[in-house]
Amino acid sequence: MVLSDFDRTLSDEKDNFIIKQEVVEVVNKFSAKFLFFVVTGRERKYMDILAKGLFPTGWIIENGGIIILRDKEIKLADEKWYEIRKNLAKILDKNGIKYSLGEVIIYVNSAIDYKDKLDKINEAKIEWNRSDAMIMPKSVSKGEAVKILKSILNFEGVTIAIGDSQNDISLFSVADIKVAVANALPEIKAISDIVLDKEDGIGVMRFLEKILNDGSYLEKLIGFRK
Ligand SMILES: O=C(O)COP(=O)(O)O
Ligand SMILES: [Mg+2]
Repeated sequence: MVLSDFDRTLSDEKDNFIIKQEVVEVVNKFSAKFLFFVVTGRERKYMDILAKGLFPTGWIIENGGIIILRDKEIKLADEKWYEIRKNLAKILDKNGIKYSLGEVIIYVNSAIDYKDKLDKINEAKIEWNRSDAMIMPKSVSKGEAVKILKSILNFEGVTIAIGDSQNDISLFSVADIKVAVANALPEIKAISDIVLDKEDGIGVMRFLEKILNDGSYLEKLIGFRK
């Protein structure tokens, strides 16, 4: 099973995060043979714009808030969370902090400017993605959603995670093989088993092609499992 982040992993900031068609083709080809999940902080509405034509096995969006499979969707938030979220939104308003509400989580772009205020929030978890932040239920993360996904699928095979930033650390924590794209943050490269030599989607595309075309490479990867 491959679990891949989206922004700055499958998609390139220089392309305004719209995934390259050549990357779409390889991911779709890979997904026809192996389990491939996109695991992103993004909301659903962005995926329709940024990932046109991409058909992975499934999605984990809103940083682990929602799991989307062909035959079911799971939202990992309860009424208590939405109460908390309402109060948090009032605090953000009072502090003049701009945010947007997802279906589960709160997004704060350029959150780094308000770090001191956000750090005071203790009814929720603040997950950073470079200078942006996501305010989420404490029990929600990319890694937690993957654990639920694996139990739904009864999956016990090798898990490969590919990412670039802080909000991928929990994803890496549930993977056997941790892969950083060439443009990943240094702290992500430092906890990776493999650092790709190409950036963003091209890096992931080459890695997936290697698995598809070279059985011995796949054997070597499977041997990676602790
Ligand atoms: O921060 C976001 O909204 C998207 O980020 P990700 O795909 O890198 O998780
Ligand atoms: Mg990313």
